[in-house]
Amino acid sequence: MSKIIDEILSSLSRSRIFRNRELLLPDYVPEELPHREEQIKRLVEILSPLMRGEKPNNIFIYGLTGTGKTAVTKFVVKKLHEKISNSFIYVYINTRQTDTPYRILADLLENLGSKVPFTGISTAELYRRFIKKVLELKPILVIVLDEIDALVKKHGDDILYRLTRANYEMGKSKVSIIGITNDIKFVEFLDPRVKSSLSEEEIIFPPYNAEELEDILKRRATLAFYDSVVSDDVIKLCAAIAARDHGDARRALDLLRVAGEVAEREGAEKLTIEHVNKARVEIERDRVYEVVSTLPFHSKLVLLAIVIGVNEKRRTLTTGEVYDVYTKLAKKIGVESVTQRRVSDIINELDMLGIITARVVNRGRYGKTKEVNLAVNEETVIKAISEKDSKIASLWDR
Ligand SMILES: Nc1ncnc2c1ncn2[C@@H]1O[C@H](COP(=O)(O)OP(=O)(O)OP(=O)(O)O)[C@@H](O)[C@H]1O
Repeated sequence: MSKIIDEILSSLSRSRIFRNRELLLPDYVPEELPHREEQIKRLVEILSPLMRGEKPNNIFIYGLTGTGKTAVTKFVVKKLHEKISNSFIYVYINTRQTDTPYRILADLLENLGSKVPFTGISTAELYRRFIKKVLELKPILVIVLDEIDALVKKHGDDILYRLTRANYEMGKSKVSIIGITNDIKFVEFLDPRVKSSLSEEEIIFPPYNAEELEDILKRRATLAFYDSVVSDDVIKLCAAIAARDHGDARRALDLLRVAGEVAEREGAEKLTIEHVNKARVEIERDRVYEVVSTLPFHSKLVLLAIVIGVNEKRRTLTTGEVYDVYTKLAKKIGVESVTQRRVSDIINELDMLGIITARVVNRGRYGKTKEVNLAVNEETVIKAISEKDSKIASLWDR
């Protein structure tokens, strides 16, 4: 009897949709990267001096989000290492996660086999140890610094300066750096010496178009889903949505994965267009929640003022009206308001995040103002604003 129960339970828990859902997760590096042949070729060519035990030029890789920069770099470096593991060591660091110069140097040292205490040593001392350790090494060290803009925005470019100078200090060419970013503007903030050193070689990753995304999705879907679960129409829709959203393969894969999850929850046997549309709403809701819940306190309060104001007046608000509601709310919970100028800046920031729309309108002799309105689902906003902050939550009594 218990065998029957086991069989029923196991058949219920077995997915009818996913053969292997993990293959659609963002961290998975696929064995095939269609439509990135040119970038793969360039990267291999630039890194080819490693075959002779020589240091390749530094490389700067940029392109919009989801264009395959990380996947291609990891893929190429790993494949080369499998072939010529004696001639180089590589360390991959995502500087959004490992986000201080101290942690980066500690990570490098640990990867080279040195133990580093969590604190207690100065960054300068760590750097000295790093140089010493690299000099002892036989092979070349290739350092991949992903999302390099995050580091520079937080801590400036001192650590990049040091790392790009390391070869001069050692009197030997032993360190190569591959920097990756999706923020082209950040390059302007780099010290010119760092910039020119880092971009000895540059590779640009263009966005994918809809057909390319379709191809990418098809190949990933064949591995991740059971046969005949995903139709061409579903793939086409996911690709078209992501292509409109600046050709982001991550977004396309997310849509397909979440659509699969929705289908599974509903007990369906196949993915439909409706599952994709539901996935889209779910992803957008999660994005809004994530963005709003991590806003600073006064930005949340301004956003709540917009929600309340629009609800009361049943129309868009001017910047002045937003400020009035905001100051009333601040007073109610006994916090000091920020200036009208700052509220104006916050309105612009919320607009850039896509949470509100703020359209400039000319009111003749009254000058210019903005028409402010909420651009996303109100319920999600309220939930995200109030869930972690009881002070703000008390202002929303419905
Ligand atoms: N040509 C491709 N074939 C298959 N999958 C791809 C391809 N390009 C990107 N992907 C997948 O899309 C997702 C995003 O790619 P990746 O992380 O490399 O983008 P990125 O350019 O580094 O983005 P970001 O700047 O946001 O870090 C990953 O899951 C990756 O495996």
